[in-house]
Amino acid sequence: MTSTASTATGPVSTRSRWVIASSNAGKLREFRELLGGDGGVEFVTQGELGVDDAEETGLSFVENALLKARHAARATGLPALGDDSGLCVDALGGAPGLYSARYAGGHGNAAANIDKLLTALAEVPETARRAHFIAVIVLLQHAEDPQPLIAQGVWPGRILSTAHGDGGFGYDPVFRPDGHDCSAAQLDPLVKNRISHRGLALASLKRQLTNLYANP
Ligand SMILES: O=P(O)(O)OP(=O)(O)OP(=O)(O)OC[C@H]1O[C@@H](n2cnc3c(O)ncnc32)[C@H](O)[C@@H]1O
Ligand SMILES: [Mg+2]
Repeated sequence: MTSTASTATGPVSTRSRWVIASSNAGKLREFRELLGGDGGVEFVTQGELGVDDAEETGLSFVENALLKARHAARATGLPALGDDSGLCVDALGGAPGLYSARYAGGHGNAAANIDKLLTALAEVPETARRAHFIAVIVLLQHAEDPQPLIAQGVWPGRILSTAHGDGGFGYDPVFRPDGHDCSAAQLDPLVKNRISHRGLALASLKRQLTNLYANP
């Protein structure tokens, strides 16, 4: 992410500061780990710049990711990365989904959210506890950017019957990713970042940036 390219809205400089439009400490830690090696761009969080949270009024992950990024870009004048993500459980018709952060009422109370989820699934057998995490990450060069880069990642697995581990954040203690015999909260953070919805979405976003610069 160190060169320049042209878009319909003019030259895009990647030697700059970008704001990460999230207030979730767990997400921000993962963003920093995932973006750390990208020379030429300095990342700053919206909280560090005094930007409040956007209203998440969208009806889809992509709409909310755009709302977050646009809000931060408008408030700071910087390019902005927005992430909207969630846990979708098949047996619950996709809930908590878009409302994952506030499933138990308040915002971001992971223990209460997990309690509510385990209660909702109490009678559901192991074979029917399929779920996936989804993350949509968008990059806006500025608040009116008509060509956002949009990337999506999905991480399949199932919901455990009790919580395990203290790594990660959110629903990680009750999510067992396919191919692993432990919860997401028990994974090495490097492994989570390589295979998770957020890791996959950011990898896809980076590929889009690379292609943009290769084919201006
Ligand atoms: O809106 P921002 O400020 O980014 O922070 P948030 O926590 O409200 O973020 P979302 O609106 O995208 O809600 C996503 C919720 O989904 C859950 N979630 C998303 N990614 C997760 C992950 O990698 N591990 C565990 N839970 C995750 C977690 O409960 C998040 O609060
Ligand atoms: Mg949120």
